[in-house]
Amino acid sequence: MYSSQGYIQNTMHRGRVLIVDDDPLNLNILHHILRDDYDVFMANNGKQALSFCKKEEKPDLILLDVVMPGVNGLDVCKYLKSNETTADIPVIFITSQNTVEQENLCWIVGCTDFIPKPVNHLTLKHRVRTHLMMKRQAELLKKYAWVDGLTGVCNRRYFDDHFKKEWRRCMRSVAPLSLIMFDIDYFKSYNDTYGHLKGDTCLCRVAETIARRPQRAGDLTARYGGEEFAVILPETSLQGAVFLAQAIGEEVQALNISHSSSAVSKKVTLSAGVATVIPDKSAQPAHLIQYADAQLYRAKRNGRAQVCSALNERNFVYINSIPFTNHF
Ligand SMILES: Nc1nc2c(ncn2[C@@H]2O[C@H](COP(=O)(O)OP(=O)(O)OP(=O)(O)O)[C@@H](O)[C@H]2O)c(=O)[nH]1
Repeated sequence: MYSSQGYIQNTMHRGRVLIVDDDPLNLNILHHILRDDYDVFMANNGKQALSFCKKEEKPDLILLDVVMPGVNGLDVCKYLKSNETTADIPVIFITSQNTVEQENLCWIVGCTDFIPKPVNHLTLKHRVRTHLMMKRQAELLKKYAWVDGLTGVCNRRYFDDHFKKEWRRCMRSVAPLSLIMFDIDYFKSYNDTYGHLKGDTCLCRVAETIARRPQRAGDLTARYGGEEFAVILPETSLQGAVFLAQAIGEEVQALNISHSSSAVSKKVTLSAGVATVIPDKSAQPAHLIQYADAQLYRAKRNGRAQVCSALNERNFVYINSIPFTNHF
C-alpha cells in the first residue's frame, strides 16, 4: 500500500485477481467470467501461486482450488495467511468438496469465503466484487490512520511501527540501520513572516522533496513532528545515509523558497542529524532516534543548513559536519 517513499500508492486500479487451479478448463472458465472487469492472472499449481504472491505487485484477491497435486490449496492459504506481506489478500476457495469437515478446514486455514463448483457466474462476479470492495475500504481506513493529513507522507504512528519492524529485521540480518532527522531552519520566523498558510505550503514542498529520494524497499519518510521529518534507511551505512541527507538538503535549497527572516540563508534550508547502528539486544529503537536527534541538535548549534552524523553514541564518532553549499 505504501511506496518506498512513504506515499500511499493509488489502490483504485482495476483489481488483480489470481486464479489457481490445476484444471485448464476451470482456469479458462473463471478467466472468461472475470477478464472484462479485472486484471486476471492464472497459476496451475500451488507452488506457482506462491511464487506469484512473492512479487512486488501482489494480487488483490485469490480464487483457489482446494485439491491440487503437490502443494494443495489449504497449504497455499495457510502459508499466505502466516506471511505478513500476503496475510491481507482475501482467498476464496472454489471447491466441489462441500462436506462440513471440508468447509471447516477451509475456515481454519484462514479463507475469506468459498464458492461451490460448478460455479454460478453471477455468484462468482458478486463475491469477487464484494471482497475487493471490502479490501479497498480496509486499505482506505489504514491510509487515514497512517498518513499525515497535511503533507501526505507517513505519520508518526506509521513511522513508529515501521521503525520497530526494520529494527528487528536489521538485528536478524546483522545489518546497519540508519536514521536521518530533518528540521526546517527558522521555521517559526517563516510562519511569522509569511503566515501559516504559506508555512503549510512550504512544509508540503519540503516533505515532497524529502520523500522523493529514498527509493529502496524498507526506506520510509515520515513527518515526525511539526516541521521535523524522519527518514528510515535499512541496510544503509552511515556514509550512504549522510550522502542522501546531503543530497536532500541541497534539493530543498534548490526549491528556492524565499525565507527573508532566516539568519542562515535567503532561502528555506534544512538541518539534518544522521545516525547509524547495527541493532542488537543491548539497545532499543529509541536510542537511534536519540543519536540522530543529538546530531540534529549539533547541526543547529553549528550554524544550521548542514548535516551532522555519528556512528552511535556508545562509541561516539563524529564522522562529519557538512555545510550545504550555495545557501546564500
Ligand atoms: N505552518 C505550520 N507551521 C507549523 C506546523 N507545525 C509546526 N509548525 C511551526 O513550526 C515552528 C517550529 O519552531 P521552532 O521549533 O521554534 O524552530 P525554528 O523556528 O524552526 O528554529 P530552528 O529549528 O532552531 O531553526 C513553530 O512556529 C510551529 O508553530 C504546521 O503544520 N504548519
